[in-house]
Formats: sequence, structure tokens, C-alpha cells
Amino acid sequence: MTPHNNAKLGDYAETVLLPGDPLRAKWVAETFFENPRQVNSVRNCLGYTGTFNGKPVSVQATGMGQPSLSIYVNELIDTYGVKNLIRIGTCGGLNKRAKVRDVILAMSASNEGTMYHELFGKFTFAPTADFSLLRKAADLADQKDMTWHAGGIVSSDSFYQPLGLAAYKPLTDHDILAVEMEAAALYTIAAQKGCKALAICTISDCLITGDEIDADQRQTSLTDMAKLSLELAASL
Ligand SMILES: O=P(O)(O)O[C@H]1O[C@H](CO)[C@@H](O)[C@H]1O
Ligand SMILES: O=c1cc[nH]c(=O)[nH]1
Repeated sequence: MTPHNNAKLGDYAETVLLPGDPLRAKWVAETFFENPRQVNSVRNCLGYTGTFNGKPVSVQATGMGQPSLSIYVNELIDTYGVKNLIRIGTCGGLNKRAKVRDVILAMSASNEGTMYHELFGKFTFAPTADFSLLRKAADLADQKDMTWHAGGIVSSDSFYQPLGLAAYKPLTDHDILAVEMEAAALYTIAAQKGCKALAICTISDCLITGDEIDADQRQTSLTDMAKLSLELAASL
């Protein structure tokens, strides 16, 4: 037990999928897991464990933003012994070549957050995906004929940027593909603790064109991402 998790020791698999949204965690478990059981209910930040293709796997919601994700990820690793952490998120497209419904495999996550600024002294740390997870995810995405992009994203602390799209110009000038709110903290904590992490995000809206996934298409797009992530988890 932790302050944010009432699962017992042994309740989580070594590999955990991490959506921001608790209802996405419930949907993944109830739709795709064999024998799902709920393991966490604290704050309704739902966690489940089951199997996929016979392999144990868990899904735990993280809430929104790096401070929230860092609570769940620190506790999953330190208390429950989780080794592989795969974020399954949504993101906003910042680059013309990445369209809504495309999937981003985040090689790196630049960071607006202040959480880790002091940790690196005069240096800038580059939060990076685990290469073995990234390579397997890319191979699986190719096998599934998905439209995907590997590249840099940014983890912002603000969903509503006061300057709007203009706030991201220094990053888009350096080929950043998309914005979300958690991956940089995930990669930083995983690096600290010797775990493997990857953020897989579906583009739910494009900040350049204003395109967005409508309600019907959203489910299909997230289904593709969920299946990719589960097959990746089952392959570990
Ligand atoms: O869809 P999720 O995983 O929550 O991710 C994205 O959606 C939320 C903002 O709407 C932020 O958490 C952002 O990172
Ligand atoms: O953080 C996010 C997630 C989806 N879309 C956005 O614009 N931002």
C-alpha cells in the first residue's frame, strides 16, 4: 500500500501501461485483458492487472501532468517492483507531417517542467525512451501498417498555453512533433531507477490545422495504440 495505491504487493505485473485517463485504464483492462481484476481504486485513479496473450500485464492511470504521473510511477517502481513502463497517451500535433490519428513513438521528451531543473546542475538532461522498447514498438507498428512517427515531443505543464501555438515555436524549429504532459517525467524517473520506459501517443488534435479526432474515430485510433502497446508488453 502507498498513499495513492491500495494494491497489495504482487498485484502489478512487471510491465504496466500508463494512460492519463482512469477511464482509459478501465477500458483497456475490460476490452483487451484476459481475466482483468481491479487492483487500485484510490482517488479513482484506476489500476488493473490481467493477462494479454497469456502474459501478465497491468494498466494504471497516472492523472494529468508530470507531478501526478511521478507519484504513480515512483510508487509502481519502488513499492511494486515494476520494470517496464509504457505510456499510452494522447497528444497535440505540432508538425505538418504528423496528422491526427497518427501514432508518435517518443524518442525524447523535451520539458517545460520545473520538477527536475535543479537535479542536473549546469547540465540539461535529455529524457530518452528505452531503445529496445522503441525498436520493438516500431517493428510492431510496421507489421500492423500503422502510420507512425518516431521523434521528439515536448511535455508541457500547460494544456492551455497563454501564447498558444507561438509558445512552441522554438521547439517546432527543432523538429519537435507533438505536445503532451507526462513523458519527460516518465523517462527521467525510469532512467534514475534503471527501468525501461516508452511513451506511445496518438495525435488527438493538431494545433496547426485545428483538426481533431471526433468521438467515433477516437475509439478506433486508441484501439490501434492499445493493441500495439499490449503486443509490445506481451513480447517482453
Ligand atoms: O490522454 P492523456 O494520456 O491524459 O494525455 C494527454 O491528455 C491530457 C490533456 O488533455 C494530458 O494528460 C496529456 O498528456
Ligand atoms: O497535452 C495535450 C494532449 C492532447 N492535445 C494537446 O493539445 N495537448
